Amino acid sequence: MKQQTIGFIGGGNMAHALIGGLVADGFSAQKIWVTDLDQNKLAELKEQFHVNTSADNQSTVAQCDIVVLAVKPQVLAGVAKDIAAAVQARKSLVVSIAAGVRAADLQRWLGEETAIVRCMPNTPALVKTGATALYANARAGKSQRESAESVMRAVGLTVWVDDENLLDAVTALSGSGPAYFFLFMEAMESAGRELGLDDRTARLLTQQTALGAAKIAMESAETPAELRRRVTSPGGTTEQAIRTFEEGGLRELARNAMLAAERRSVEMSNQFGAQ
Ligand SMILES: NC(=O)C1=CN([C@@H]2O[C@H](COP(=O)(O)OP(=O)(O)OC[C@H]3O[C@@H](n4cnc5c(N)ncnc54)[C@H](O)[C@@H]3O)[C@@H](O)[C@H]2O)C=CC1
Ligand SMILES: O=C(O)[C@@H]1CCC=N1
Repeated sequence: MKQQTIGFIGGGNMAHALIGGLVADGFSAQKIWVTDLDQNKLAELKEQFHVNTSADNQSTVAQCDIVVLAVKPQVLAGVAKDIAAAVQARKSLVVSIAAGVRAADLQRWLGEETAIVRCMPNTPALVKTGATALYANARAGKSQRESAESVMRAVGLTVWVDDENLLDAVTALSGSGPAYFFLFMEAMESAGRELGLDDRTARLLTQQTALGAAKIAMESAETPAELRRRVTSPGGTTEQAIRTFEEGGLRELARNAMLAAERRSVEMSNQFGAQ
């Protein structure tokens, strides 16, 4: 990928994950700029990744080919309106990673001509195992789409969606998804401790089991249901655990959780887009 200059507006959790993944992939830290209101966050990013930092959003936009909007959806309208003139002058490609803020609203705040790629990444980008869905507005040309995709592909898997509404589903699945697995890991670790394992052992075995299950699921042609059956010996231990999960309504719970996340994404679009 030709290394363009990338400016992150907002240097929080997700920017940290993306920057870490880009740098680990060999992207030059010299070509990365980050702005934040919080000086401590900037100092951390500078120390860890040796990126350029600034407290000034407009001047960062002025020198970057790609501007990644990585602030919370609640403050995005204000941030976008503030950098609109700089984006128009630089003709920057704007990549928004904000959950639940539609491209049309961004376009209205930034200028109707703005090329926008809306993405939904996730935090495993930090370890180059991210999953990102992308959607481009009509103003984003082929090379701009490719630029946005290259950034995200440097930190993991990318998929395009033609229907922007599908980003709400993606947010509920892979955007928020790492937290679902972490919650499950927390619960497994805690039960392991209750069963007598020390903290370190419970954590290590949980982590390695999660990694192993994910790897085998990725590398095998079998469905998760088939892989699960291979662990479940008739009359054995797994059978008891799975029965307990099924009786407790785990599938319905997972479904309801994702529907709630998707609903919130739509609600956020209506709430934060109306500014
Ligand atoms: N955390 C995650 O797993 C994911 C987050 N996202 C999206 O990424 C965006 C950022 O989320 P997080 O990194 O988790 O939030 P965060 O709160 O960790 O980071 C946002 C950063 O923006 C800074 N900020 C606030 N106002 C600013 C301004 N006017 N100028 C410059 N910086 C400003 C804050 O100080 C903060 O450091 C959100 O829109 C979220 O929807 C998307 C996918 C996954
Ligand atoms: O919780 C959120 O709103 C963001 C979007 C996906 C992950 N974190």
